Amino acid sequence: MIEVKGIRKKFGFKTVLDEATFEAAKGEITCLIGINGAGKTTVLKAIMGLTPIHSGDILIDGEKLNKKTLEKITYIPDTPIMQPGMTIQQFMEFMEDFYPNWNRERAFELLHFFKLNKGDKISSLSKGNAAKASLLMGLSLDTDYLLMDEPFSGIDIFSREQITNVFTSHLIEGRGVIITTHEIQDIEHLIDRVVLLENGRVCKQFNAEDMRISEGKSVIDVMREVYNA
Ligand SMILES: Nc1ncnc2c1ncn2[C@@H]1O[C@H](COP(=O)(O)OP(=O)(O)OP(=O)(O)O)[C@@H](O)[C@H]1O
Repeated sequence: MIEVKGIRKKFGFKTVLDEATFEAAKGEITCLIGINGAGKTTVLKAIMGLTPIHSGDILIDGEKLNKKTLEKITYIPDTPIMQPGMTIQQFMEFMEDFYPNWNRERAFELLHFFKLNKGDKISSLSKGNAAKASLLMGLSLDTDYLLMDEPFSGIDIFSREQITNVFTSHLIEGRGVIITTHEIQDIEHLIDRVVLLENGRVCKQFNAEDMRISEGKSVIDVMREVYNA
């Protein structure tokens, strides 16, 4: 379980996270939603210890962030970070050398799943294929939790479908996923928990299935209510 407890974060005088509190369980997909600048990426970076928080706590399986807890999490940022001069295969080998928890079998499975060509240079990849390659690198690490920032950003509908299919496959099963996206319609049917952020505050959180059953509302219906859109 990832527990985010009342975290506050300021950049200069601007408060970007204001007592944000939510939990993301293992085996569930938790979707962080909010308009541009709501604080979604900052939350993910705070969970990874990449940006210091001013107060509050972040616990991973009950423990405060430390080297061991960070090894349980993979962060896939919205802009792929891969060596442009390398081919996909060379970068996979680099990952294997660098990370003891690299799962080579899963990496090759993902290569086929995404129909990527391992001889292609990273710099030559289209935006969609670069996003898939980045996902491949992240998903091939054996970790309990995955943080994915905007995996669908700027990607065509077919690639989005392919990426969505990963969520229903054994490649993610059992892990805890926190995803941020503006493309809710693509993954609405897959989401377990929804956390709505507004100006750095969690303004509503709910279980997507319970919401559908008890109030007959989709995630988009709730978003319309909350954001008055
Ligand atoms: N390094 C930084 N220095 C100053 N302000 C920052 C920095 N990083 C983020 N911010 C500000 O913090 C706020 C939250 O940014 P964040 O990137 O977390 O939002 P977001 O919800 O992920 O937005 P988007 O949907 O556009 O990706 C924004 O107002 C942003 O301008």
